[in-house]
Amino acid sequence: MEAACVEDCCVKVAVHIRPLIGDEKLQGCKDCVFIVPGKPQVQIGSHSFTFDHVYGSSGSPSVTMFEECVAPLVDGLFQGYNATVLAYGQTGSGKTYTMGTGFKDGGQTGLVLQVMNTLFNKIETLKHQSEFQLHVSFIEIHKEEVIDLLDPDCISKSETTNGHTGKVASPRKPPIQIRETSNGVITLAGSTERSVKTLNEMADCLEQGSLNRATGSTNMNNQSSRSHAIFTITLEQMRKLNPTDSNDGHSSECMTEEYLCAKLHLVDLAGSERAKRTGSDGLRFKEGVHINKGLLALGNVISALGDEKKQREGTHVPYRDSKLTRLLQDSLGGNSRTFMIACISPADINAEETLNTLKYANRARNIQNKPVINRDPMSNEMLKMRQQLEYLQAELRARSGGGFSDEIQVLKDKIAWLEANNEELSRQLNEYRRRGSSTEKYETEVKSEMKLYGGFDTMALKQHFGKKIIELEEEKRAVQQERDRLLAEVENCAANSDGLSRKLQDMHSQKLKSLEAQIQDLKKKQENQVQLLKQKQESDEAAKHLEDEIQSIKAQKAQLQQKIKQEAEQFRLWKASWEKELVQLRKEGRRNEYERHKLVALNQRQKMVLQRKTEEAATATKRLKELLEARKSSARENSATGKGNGTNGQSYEKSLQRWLDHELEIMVNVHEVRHEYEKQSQVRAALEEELAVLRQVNEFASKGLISPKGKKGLSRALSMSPNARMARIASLGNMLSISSKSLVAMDSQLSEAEERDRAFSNRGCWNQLRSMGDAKNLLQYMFSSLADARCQHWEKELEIKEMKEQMRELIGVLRQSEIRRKEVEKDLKVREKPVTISLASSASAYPDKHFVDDTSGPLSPVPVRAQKQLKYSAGIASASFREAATSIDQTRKMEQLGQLSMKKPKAAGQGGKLWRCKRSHHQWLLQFKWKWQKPWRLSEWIRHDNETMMRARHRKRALPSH
Ligand SMILES: Nc1ncnc2c1ncn2[C@@H]1O[C@H](COP(=O)(O)OP(=O)(O)OP(=O)(O)O)[C@@H](O)[C@H]1O
Repeated sequence: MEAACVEDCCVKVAVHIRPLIGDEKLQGCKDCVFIVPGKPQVQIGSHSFTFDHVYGSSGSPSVTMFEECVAPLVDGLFQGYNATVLAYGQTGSGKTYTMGTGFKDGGQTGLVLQVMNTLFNKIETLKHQSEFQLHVSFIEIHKEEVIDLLDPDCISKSETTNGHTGKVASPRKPPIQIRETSNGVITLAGSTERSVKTLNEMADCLEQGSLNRATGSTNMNNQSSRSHAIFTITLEQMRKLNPTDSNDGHSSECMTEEYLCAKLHLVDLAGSERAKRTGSDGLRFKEGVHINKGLLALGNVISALGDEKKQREGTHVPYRDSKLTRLLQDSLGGNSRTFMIACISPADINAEETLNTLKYANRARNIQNKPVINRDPMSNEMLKMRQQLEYLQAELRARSGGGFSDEIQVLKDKIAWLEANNEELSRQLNEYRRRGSSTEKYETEVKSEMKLYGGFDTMALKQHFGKKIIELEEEKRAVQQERDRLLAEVENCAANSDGLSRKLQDMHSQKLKSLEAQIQDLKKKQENQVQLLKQKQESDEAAKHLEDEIQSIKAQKAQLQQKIKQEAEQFRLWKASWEKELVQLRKEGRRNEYERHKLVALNQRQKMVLQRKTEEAATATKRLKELLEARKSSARENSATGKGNGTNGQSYEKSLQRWLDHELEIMVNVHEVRHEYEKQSQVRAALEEELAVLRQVNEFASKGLISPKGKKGLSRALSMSPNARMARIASLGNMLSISSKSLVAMDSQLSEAEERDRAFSNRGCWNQLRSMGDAKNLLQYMFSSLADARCQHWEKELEIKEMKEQMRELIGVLRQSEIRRKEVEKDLKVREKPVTISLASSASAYPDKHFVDDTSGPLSPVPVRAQKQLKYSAGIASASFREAATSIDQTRKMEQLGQLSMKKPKAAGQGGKLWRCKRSHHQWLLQFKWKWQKPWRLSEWIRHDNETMMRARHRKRALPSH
């Protein structure tokens, strides 16, 4: 079979987004893939991709996928074009469902079954003008082995320890081999090719093969296909031609039949994900390696085929030895029309893999295929020869006005004789084909196949046929010689008659050529000018843009700081009032109310913390995006400065330094975003875990069952009322959605940064250094930057050391004050009665506002406590609230005692001790604050502490002296 007609076309890609499925819904996953309305465009995070079609979700309905993508390929089969439909995507993304190669849930609506229906309908309508023969093969590539799914002897299933269904090849049959024929066609030698006549027979083959496929379970799909499956339909047709009708519009007076053969490969690839995600065990890991090797190869094929330069250099075929690669390559970059269906899951937990799939799929669109019509080589050769002769005849007629009619007549006779001969040969060949087995389609294959399976009695036929081919070749050569002779005559004739005019023509064309060269030269110069102007304009714009961005970042920063302040204040006020209420409620013994409040408080607090964290992450992500954008424009600017002005060395040096600073900043920022990402992932995991427990408890409760013991957080969930549980579930759902959005945004930005980094290091990051001098200057700059950074680091370490020492001192003070406090408490107990009476009178005489001064300042236990609460921990409120409430009670008690000492020192009778108590309480607060505040705020509260001490001294002085 040979290429008779070639056309260029790219691999087409359709994205299929399946809906969220059971497990994903249970885990509270959210959609992270969005479709631009009315366009085949997909958005994920900050990335956006355009494909040929997008199905599912809010794209086109999946039912139209067959009509739009696959039906044209089936039509092409009848014209002799090979075709491939590939399903690509991570495990569980719906490849098997879409193709229908699993022949289970999606089997009835899968693409393969629709292909079969269309094929048989079309054959029915064309059977009066063509004879058809159909064959199918179904193979699986699993762990470096090609398995024939249609050979019942070949497959015997064995169950491995982890529930994986394995297979062993029968020892009776030689293994299937992927071979390349002399004309570069990849074939599968030894695979069963089953002849089918009806739709049911073909569907049986699909079902039998599907049942034999290897499946195993992964974290993401409990019936995961762990292999590549290729279902191939071969369509052979013997087309009856009308005398003037041929596929290419050329007359074919002598040929009455045309033989065409085309193949349709329907490929269900194994999951494209990294082994880590699938949670594969040892065996699965090996599988993963294999699958990933295949897909890596596929990825490389895609990327290399997309790279024009590599194509030109001829280095675009990686892993040359890999059979699998060759097979995939043949499907992807070969001579077939190819449609790739990239299956993706919309769930946010799969965002990373989905992004990878979309990137691959996007690159696949650059692959250029050259589909060919697969026509009988002899028909093809005849057609070519006829075309040449017709052309020559027309040429001769035009040049000589019919002067060579005798010779033409002779030639015509010869052609007629040749064609008659050819027709006879074609007839013999077709007869031979009809009689021969279906495995003898390609001559080259039949030679190799015969060796493999022993001699056939068709050898004699072959020899006879070979002889005929040689005869035909000789005839062909004779016709070619005739053609060359005619061409020479045509040229001779033209040279004699047009000698003079040819000379003039030559002169004219030479002049024209030189003028054209001048014009080209001028055009080039003009283009250079325009280019320079454009570069200048671009760098001006980039600088202005950067300036604007800096201003807007500054404004945003100020706004953010303001917002954080406001929120902290709101939170402080709310917490103070809430704790007051809480204490009240507890006193009244309203436990339920207390629990409810506790829960509401927990929800609100966690949400606030999450929002703040998300805002921080968003700011870091935004900054990273801006830096990456800025990198692009500064790279342009640098190259413009580097090329444009060789004398302005200083500005070039400055721009190199800016570039270095910028790169360092990007690195730090990427680190920050990655850190935020890790934190956010932990938060998300904790939320998911709690949500799952609450849901489980709810489910069991609704069925009146007792929840199984042993899960973390179960007892807390059980102690909650149904309403409280529902409220908590809703709140967790809300928080999960916030967390997901933030994760997707960060993920997308990080992947962008990694990609750019890769591209950047591939181009060679130091390429912009023009000379050794530049390099030395930049090294000098780096050295001084590093020295600065180290000095700062040393200073910071010193500061930390000092602070640690201060902290140790404070701890000592606290211990002493604790001892003193205990002493005072002992004393107080002894005098409890008179003190209580005095307290009552003191409280009525001096209402709350007197001690608000001391408790509402930054040293107050309320905001101090809040610092600890801000640290996120998923789960139902713990003892911290009780602790906080107790500490408030205790603090107030002490404050009141303090006031008592100030206002009624005599009544207490222990002025000195009470004052000490007040002071030790103050130190306790100090320690409390120290424990929960960030260490770098130490100086701030030491200052505050001094002010408080001053105020206290003031008060002390104001006290009446007794
Ligand atoms: N369009 C869809 N509508 C509803 N459910 C779907 C759809 N696509 C896939 N599913 C479901 O998703 C699950 C995974 O699908 P499938 O087995 O086809 O994935 P896969 O990509 O072939 O996975 P693997 O690579 O692991 O074999 C199945 O339970 C399937 O029923």
